[in-house]
Amino acid sequence: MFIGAIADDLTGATDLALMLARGGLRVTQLVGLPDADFQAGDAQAVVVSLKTRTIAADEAVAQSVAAAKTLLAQGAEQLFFKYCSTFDSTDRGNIGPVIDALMTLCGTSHTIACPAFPANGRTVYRGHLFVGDELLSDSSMRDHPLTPMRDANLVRVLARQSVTRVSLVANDVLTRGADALKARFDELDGIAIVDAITDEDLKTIGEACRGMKLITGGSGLAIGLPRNFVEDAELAPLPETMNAPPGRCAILAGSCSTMTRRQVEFAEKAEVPTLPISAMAIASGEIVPEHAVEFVLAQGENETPVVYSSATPEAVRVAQDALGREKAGEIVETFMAEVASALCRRAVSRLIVAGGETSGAISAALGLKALKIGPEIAPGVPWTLADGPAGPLALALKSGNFGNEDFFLKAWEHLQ
Ligand SMILES: Nc1ncnc2c1ncn2[C@@H]1O[C@H](COP(=O)(O)OP(=O)(O)OP(=O)(O)O)[C@@H](O)[C@H]1O
Ligand SMILES: O=C(O)[C@@H](O)C(=O)CO
Repeated sequence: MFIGAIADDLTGATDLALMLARGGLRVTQLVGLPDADFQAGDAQAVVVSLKTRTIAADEAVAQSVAAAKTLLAQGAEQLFFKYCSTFDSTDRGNIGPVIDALMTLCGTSHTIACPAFPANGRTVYRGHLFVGDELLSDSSMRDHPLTPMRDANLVRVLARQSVTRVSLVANDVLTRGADALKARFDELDGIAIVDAITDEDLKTIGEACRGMKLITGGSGLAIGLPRNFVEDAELAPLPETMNAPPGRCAILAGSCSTMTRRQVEFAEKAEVPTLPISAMAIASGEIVPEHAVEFVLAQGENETPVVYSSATPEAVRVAQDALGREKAGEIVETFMAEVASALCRRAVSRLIVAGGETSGAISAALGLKALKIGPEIAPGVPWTLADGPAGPLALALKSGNFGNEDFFLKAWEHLQ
């Protein structure tokens, strides 16, 4: 195994697995911690999908270290800790504490942190993270329900979470090429936030990471890695379509991110059947999972109904003020998980889920163990195949802000 990766959420793991597969590596994506008897077999990269982004830091550390130990025991040459391209975290973690612990595990004095993903508009310049044309702190991420990001200076953000020294390797070093960058990495002490604006930058960084035991970042960081292990590896287009199990389609959106909200609106305008739910309606018992299941199953067999809790920051705030931030998130996740579980045990075999936490809750309820990466629907979002509770399941796990407006309409075109 060349690369052993640990991702802090499921959509992020799928995003990384897609990038590594596009780079020509044989990738296995696991859901949850590997079983004790896990064997990597002929996989060149293994991505362990955890749900550790917003749990208590010590638990996130424990799970990440356990995953890392298994990956190292299976021969991983390089460890990759994958977090969100918008650096989703709080001052308590969990990016800093997990990096600290993985550095200790690897016995290394330095690593890098680079969330850049230019294809999705995430760039890092002078240590500041941009989302499109906006600083992270001016973007819609400032109102994320669980990890509001109000500081774009990643050196400052990570320094608040980590006990390790955090510094910056800025763009000017990058422009001197991979050898100069590698020389800088070799003399690093602690964690370096690394600037990256283009895919070319990420390729240079990837090359400079050759031999580094631990690297951390977004999926963009994987663009340049396969060539360190397989000389002629190139970004390769994946097959355009996938054979999917016959059955009904459904979309469950638990993301409140701007793009998911636009995708829901777009689907509504296109007269796709939609069912809005809210944390307050779930909490009061006004709506129960069976209502949503019945709604989906009552639609025509060729429909792609959407059940969504996606809501404006104001509506989310009302729910959080009434229920508490964690509780509000948890009851929506549990609701979506129960709906998915019932649907996949009945007629649904093609499912799109929007939101990483939501995807994590759903995959746990479905008892998924592994995902096979299929065609790319949008940057960072592939179709995948899984063994569902009632047979094979085609699953697209979409990060909240990924995909175009028409994602919920067009994604199906990749299935046969
Ligand atoms: N209407 C709502 N009110 C309060 N909380 C909600 C509501 N809808 C969803 N949530 C919660 O908000 C969180 C959204 O996180 P999730 O990771 O699923 O989406 P995301 O952050 O947009 O996606 P990603 O992490 O892939 O970018 C979940 O915990 C979800 O349960
Ligand atoms: O990096 C990203 O933006 C995504 O893969 C993700 O982690 C969203 O949860």
